[in-house]
Amino acid sequence: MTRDLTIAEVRLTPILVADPPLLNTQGVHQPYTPRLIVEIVTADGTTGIGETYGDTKYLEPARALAERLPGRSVMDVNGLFALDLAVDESRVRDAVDAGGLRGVQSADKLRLSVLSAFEVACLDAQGRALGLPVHALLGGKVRDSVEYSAYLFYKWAGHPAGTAAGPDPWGAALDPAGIVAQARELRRRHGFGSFKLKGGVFPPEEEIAAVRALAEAFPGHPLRLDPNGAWSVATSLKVAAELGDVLEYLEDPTLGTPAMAEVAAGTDVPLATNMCVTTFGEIAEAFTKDAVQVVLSDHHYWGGLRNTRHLAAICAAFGVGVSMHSNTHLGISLAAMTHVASTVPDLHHACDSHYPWQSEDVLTERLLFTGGRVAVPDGPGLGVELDRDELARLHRRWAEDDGALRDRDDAAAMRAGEPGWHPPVMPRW
Ligand SMILES: O=C([O-])C(=O)C[C@H](O)[C@@H](O)C(=O)[O-]
Ligand SMILES: [Mg+2]
Repeated sequence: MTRDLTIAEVRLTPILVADPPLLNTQGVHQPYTPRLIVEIVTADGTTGIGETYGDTKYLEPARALAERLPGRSVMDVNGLFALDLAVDESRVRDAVDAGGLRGVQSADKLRLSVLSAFEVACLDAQGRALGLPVHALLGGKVRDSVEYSAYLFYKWAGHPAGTAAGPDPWGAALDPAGIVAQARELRRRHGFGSFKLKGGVFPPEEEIAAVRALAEAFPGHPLRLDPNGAWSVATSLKVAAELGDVLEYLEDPTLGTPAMAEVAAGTDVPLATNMCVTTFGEIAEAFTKDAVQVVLSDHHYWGGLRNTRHLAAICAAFGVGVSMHSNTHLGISLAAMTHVASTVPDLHHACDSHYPWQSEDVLTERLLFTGGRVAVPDGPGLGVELDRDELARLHRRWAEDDGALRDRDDAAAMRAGEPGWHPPVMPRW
């Protein structure tokens, strides 16, 4: 049977997803975070799905793009990226991203962050039409499961204003004992074997003590600390010296490639980043200065699964390692992350994922971590199914919001608990 893979319809559904009060150097996660679900439907009734950031600045270009797709082939992904997609430059000029933690803001990055969800939806639709998993469309998996690390956060017991669902079951984690207890619980539930602590929240001595406590509790397990650029070069070098014996890598200890290069020159601890190398244009300086030894890919802002593979190939050529960054995301993105990660030969670090923190999802069946790994789906497309009732429920929450939560703002969420809070001037310590 010849299939008609002409795009007939594109559906965009912004949603608000419950998020626990996880702390970072900019503030705290809002009770609900915006995501955008993209569905691309072909003339023969095949539907592909994708997911990206749902803040207003992404919704606007996503809507413009959606209008231009009917009549194009879902197979024409190169053509999708060649479309001249206008974005509102003022949305990114001098702006920090949601949470302030994903590096430079540019019109091109905004564009890629939108296109990525459409690319994933096209690949999902292609896979469904051809009866092939997405990893096969990317050249084939080189592993059957992908390892993820436990993403540890300092956190409050509940959101200051509470939520309809009440406090989450995780409780507070504000000191080394709380972080170790959280790590034990994540390991008990999901079997994670490596641990990343989101730092930059408390003075470095407290975070050093937390990592030391983790090293004692989980001897020999890979550990990472990520203060999102909150430290000076001197502080970064001090932390690296104190934790060098237990860290797999230190992630974005300080801001900017020149400062990262200074730190890298003064320590043997590998430096990882999802802040100073977040676009292809930033690679040359960082790699030639040997500023980073591991790049955290993220298909959302690098522009999709194929670009993630390009990034991995460049890293391999320069002998730079690859890991994977995550922001609050749902199962569609976890499936996409797992497919692409399964095809990257030189992936030697467990990937990050916020998924264990998400109690809600838009899939009919949640993806599972077993022994800290997600099995690579082998069904057609992404191998996951949309739960339309849940999608509608989370969309209703978005529609009923007065606008306060539609654009993620960790500093504003922090002010609910600490009035007068402003994102700190960097370096904070
Ligand atoms: O590795 C990272 O830098 C992140 O995951 C950034 C995120 O925004 C994280 O800090 C968060 O969710 O608060
Ligand atoms: Mg990071």
